[in-house]
Amino acid sequence: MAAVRCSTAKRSYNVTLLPGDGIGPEVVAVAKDVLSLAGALEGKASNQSLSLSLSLGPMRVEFRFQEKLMGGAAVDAYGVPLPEETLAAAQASDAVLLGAIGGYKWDNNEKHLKPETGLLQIRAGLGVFANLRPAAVLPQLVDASTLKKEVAEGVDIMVVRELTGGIYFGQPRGFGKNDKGEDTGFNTEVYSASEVDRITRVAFEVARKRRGKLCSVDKANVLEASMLWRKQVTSLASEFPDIELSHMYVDNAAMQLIRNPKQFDTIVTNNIFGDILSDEASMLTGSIGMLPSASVGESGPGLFEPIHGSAPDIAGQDKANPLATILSAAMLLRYGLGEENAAKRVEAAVTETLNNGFRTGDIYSPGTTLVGCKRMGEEVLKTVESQSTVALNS
Ligand SMILES: NC(=O)c1ccc[n+]([C@@H]2O[C@H](COP(=O)([O-])OP(=O)(O)OC[C@H]3O[C@@H](n4cnc5c(N)ncnc54)[C@H](O)[C@@H]3O)[C@@H](O)[C@H]2O)c1
Ligand SMILES: CC(C)[C@H](C(=O)O)[C@@H](O)C(=O)O
Ligand SMILES: [Mg+2]
Repeated sequence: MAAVRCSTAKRSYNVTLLPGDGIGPEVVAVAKDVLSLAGALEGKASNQSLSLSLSLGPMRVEFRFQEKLMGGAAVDAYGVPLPEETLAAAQASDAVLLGAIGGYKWDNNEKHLKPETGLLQIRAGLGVFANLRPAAVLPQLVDASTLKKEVAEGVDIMVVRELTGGIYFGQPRGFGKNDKGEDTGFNTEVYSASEVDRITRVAFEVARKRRGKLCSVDKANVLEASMLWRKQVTSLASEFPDIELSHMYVDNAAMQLIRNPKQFDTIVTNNIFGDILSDEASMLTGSIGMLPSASVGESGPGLFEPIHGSAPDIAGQDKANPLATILSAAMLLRYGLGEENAAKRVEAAVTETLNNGFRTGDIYSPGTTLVGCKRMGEEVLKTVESQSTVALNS
């Protein structure tokens, strides 16, 4: 897959933290602590083998964190949603962990001063065209799903969303007047063949590591950009004969995700359909507060962020679910740094914390223990430590 690191020889990493706005700083603070502890415990585990330590150098995984402003916070401090300094720091780091951006305060800003514009700029600036959004229903959270147990149970979907093209970036766009002198607003959905090919290849490779099924979602019955999309995806299928490829129109896909989500394994789709379908898929899992994401490009650092937004309705109240950001940190370890063991440790700690019955409000069900963002973080930290014992003994 593009830009995914596999070596664990380098064990000291520069990670840029972009907390952003709203609940962003709350969830990033928690995920930072989890990353640090998981890294430190790697050192503990590997101290067991002196010869391995000598051959590979210090085994403790160390993070040098630098925090930068972006989004609304950067508009307020610097007058732009993505300061040059923030982009340069992100580009020079090994991986980037982002919280969320946006909020009521900046909703009526002009486009170039919107927090969301900063988000698009950093995705483009890092060239992270492939956005992986896994939506898996954990057994512990089946009851938190709004769907019937038999529909939600066992769902395990990976949405591969094209992230740096399509209608988000297409030209022309803007405001104008029509023949009647009325105000208009317009955007352009445009994809080149090579843009479709590179995201499709990533998706086929992802499907190959999963259950071997890829569904390409488009609107090829209406949109030219989707007609090209379907043609390119179809023509690449011969390179991946082991993968079962299907196509589905996006309106049907939105319906099928609720009707029978278990029919899906890997979904590949464009920027805007991926945005919408991944929020929809998140509700199968119980909450948008559970869904992490990894965005990677051909080279350079990856960008890791929960799929949710800045949740201004609960910001500053210690109510946010930090698990999506903690799981994004696990994806950072796996896809950004090649630190598979530490990634597994973090994921196992999240599962264990849920097994221990702790729930933030968005995933609460009777009989479980309601906690806030900070406490959930503390509980995950406790179980990260206990995972190290498992790792040492296994
Ligand atoms: N990647 C991003 O930074 C990102 C993503 C989506 C939206 N946004 C921005 O966020 C702002 C709010 O957008 P929105 O309200 O449409 O979407 P949102 O994802 O912020 O919130 C939608 C709903 O989900 C809840 N929610 C979201 N994350 C949660 C969490 N971790 N724990 C518990 N509940 C959670 C919120 O309280 C809210 O009720 C807007 O400015 C939007 O542009 C940013
Ligand atoms: C805030 C917005 C620009 C962003 C997107 O549309 O990509 C968000 O919804 C997301 O899913 O990350
Ligand atoms: Mg979205």
